[in-house]
Amino acid sequence: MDQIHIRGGARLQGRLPISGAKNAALTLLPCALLTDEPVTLRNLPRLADVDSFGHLLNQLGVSTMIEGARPEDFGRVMTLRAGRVTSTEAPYDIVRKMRASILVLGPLLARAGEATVSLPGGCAIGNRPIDLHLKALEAFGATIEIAAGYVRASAPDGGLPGGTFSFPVVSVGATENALMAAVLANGSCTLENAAREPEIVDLCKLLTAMGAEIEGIGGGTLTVHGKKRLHGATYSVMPDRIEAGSYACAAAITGGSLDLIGANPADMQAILAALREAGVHVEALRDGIRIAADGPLRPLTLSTAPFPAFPTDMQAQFMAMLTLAQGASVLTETIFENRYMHVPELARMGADISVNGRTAIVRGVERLTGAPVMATDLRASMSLILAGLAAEGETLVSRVYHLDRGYERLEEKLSAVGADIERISDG
Ligand SMILES: CC(=O)N[C@H]1[C@@H](OP(=O)(O)OP(=O)(O)OC[C@H]2O[C@@H](n3ccc(=O)[nH]c3=O)[C@H](O)[C@@H]2O)O[C@H](CO)[C@@H](O)[C@@H]1O
Ligand SMILES: C=C(OP(=O)(O)O)C(=O)O
Repeated sequence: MDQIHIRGGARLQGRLPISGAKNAALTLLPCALLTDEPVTLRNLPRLADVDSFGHLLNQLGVSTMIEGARPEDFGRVMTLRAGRVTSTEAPYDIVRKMRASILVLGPLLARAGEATVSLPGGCAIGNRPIDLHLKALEAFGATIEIAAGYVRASAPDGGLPGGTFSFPVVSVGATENALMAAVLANGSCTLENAAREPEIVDLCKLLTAMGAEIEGIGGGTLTVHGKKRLHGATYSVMPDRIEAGSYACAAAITGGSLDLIGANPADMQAILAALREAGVHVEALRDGIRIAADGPLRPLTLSTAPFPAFPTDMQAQFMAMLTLAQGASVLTETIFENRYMHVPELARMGADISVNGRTAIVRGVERLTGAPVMATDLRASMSLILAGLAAEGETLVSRVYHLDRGYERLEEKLSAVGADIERISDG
């Protein structure tokens, strides 16, 4: 398995391109199932998860074609076409590797009238049930059965009648699945307390470009007036706000200055506010965001919550940054019960962190020291990369396949702005 080797201490400086958003890509790709016409996605990040999603769609009968991508370019253009859906089953082998596979449930149900998807089970960051996905689809008129580790959803002949569902807890994935099921319903579907993440807005924009009728985009109540059919569209994936936030932390923790090219400040207000509060200079540029740090970092009190609040997907990276702040920070994780797996690894690099339930106290230390470390999930891995960039000496991060799920050519982007970082491939 590949490893990443970092020699810490370099101040990062320069322009760093931000890729298309993983979490938007993973909900835009299954939209191809909703029409027999081609859907072209631009600015699609080159990530393991995007490749896996492409393979899953291929198994369902969707053709995928990648156009004119030069190896040196970030991002690519993919045209997907589901002339005919040839299978309605997402098997365990794929779903267990990539939880977002569950996002074929809504569009398969809408287009083919049925879907069978393996239950994803838990993962390193928590339990992650899918009960709300199923309840929302039931509220729109689907029948749900669970047997032998699979969920089978079916629609009455002629399609889903429609209905209203009010989420007791905000769920990004369940909002996405419900939206993709609703666009081909017979009647109208309303979602209350829907997720408002920018990736949901991106999904609504693609669906609208395909002919869907959605009211309330960007708000907590979404009403979809179902259409008989959708058509093809060409759409550009939004910039990755979590990748941009991660590199902002890289600038901050190394006392450097990075221009994050393509990042959209409007999607990142809670992240940027937290950086400013930590004493980091944040400036909107014509083509991105400048992040510059020259003084000491100030400690923060942060709590994760659904958008527009501070995202759980940035908690681990901020924690790494705050290990070097002047004072004690208090971080509270309210979304996933087990999202502190990076704490013991950061501690091995000299961080002073204590966790009590959902709250972590991070007492700033003078310095971190490099060490061999290993992570269990995507953002935890990034927190170790950040710590390694600032640490004295050498850090070796293993289980790089987690990073490859969500950071497009991380070592290339970081070495281009001055980091001493390389991937050690095992063949
Ligand atoms: C591919 C993708 O976009 N992943 C993101 C998505 O994950 P994902 O869509 O899985 O996360 P959710 O927003 O659904 O989860 C939020 C909370 O709701 C709970 N819940 C969710 C669904 C359900 O049926 N029942 C239930 O109880 C979850 O356990 C969690 O506590 O949003 C998360 C929260 O912003 C991010 O961390 C992930 O990066
Ligand atoms: C948790 C994440 O992704 P996923 O939902 O795909 O596991 C993430 O992007 O941080």
